[in-house]
Amino acid sequence: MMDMRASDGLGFMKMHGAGNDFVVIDSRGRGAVTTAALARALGDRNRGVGFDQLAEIRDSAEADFALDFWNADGSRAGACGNATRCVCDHVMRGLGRDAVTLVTARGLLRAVRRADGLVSVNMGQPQLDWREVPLAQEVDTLRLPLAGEPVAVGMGNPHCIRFVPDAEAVALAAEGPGMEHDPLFPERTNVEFASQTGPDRLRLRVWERGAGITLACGSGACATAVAANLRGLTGRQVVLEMDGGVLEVDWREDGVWLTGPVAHVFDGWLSPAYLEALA
Ligand SMILES: N[C@H](CCC[C@H](N)C(=O)O)C(=O)O
Repeated sequence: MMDMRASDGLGFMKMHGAGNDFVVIDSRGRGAVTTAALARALGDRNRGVGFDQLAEIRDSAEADFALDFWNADGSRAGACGNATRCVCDHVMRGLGRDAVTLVTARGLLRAVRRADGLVSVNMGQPQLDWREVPLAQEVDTLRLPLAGEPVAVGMGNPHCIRFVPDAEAVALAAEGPGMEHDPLFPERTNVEFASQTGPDRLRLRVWERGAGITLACGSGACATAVAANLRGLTGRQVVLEMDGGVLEVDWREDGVWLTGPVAHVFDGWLSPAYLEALA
């Protein structure tokens, strides 16, 4: 860990967006501290804190802040829509503003607080070329040569979306791991099962790369809305009913906007003894 003495302990915030939960470490004003080993240790719901993703806030010269993401298994994620919305809410409160910019692996993103209190982030344009998802070989990303002919969409991270008659009936824990590790996805993939419940409404259940079953997934909601639109199932504004709440997606000219609730649950402090044992 850079620029940090374990003897000082380490503060963190616990947040969630529609039940997709996060540990957030604010490293503005000092060097980044997160390593794969720290993320894996803290991600353990019995021996650590527990989260779907860990997000670390850093200083940025180009935007209000920079944001990096780790999964509970210690792997990196290039995008995390719900953690982005939660952290933007926190930073907006600190700055006394209703809009912020941030830099992630995806580039420069913009977020706003809506009049109804929900937080929206522009997740950028979807990546529809097989090389960008990324896929291992040239195939039609709208009909992958896999069971159920799923759609592949990149949102700064890979997604594989399968439309099914009833997402409730899918055995996620049995189906998810095989798709996450399918050789068509050289960097593994997040897995979405979606079914239509209304004209622009989908029921969505998610198996996340590096985290397993989660109650919601923002980038997954974006990828699924894009896939549904491209398949002719919905318009460009879609409501997604996830296990932990409702997310809205609006695919506009300037990118895919994700909107939903945010919650800052508590602040905690990692003890020096815990950090020293990890070192
Ligand atoms: N929960 C996140 C997505 C995490 C994606 C991560 N599991 C990956 O490896 O790409 C979201 O709200 O977008």
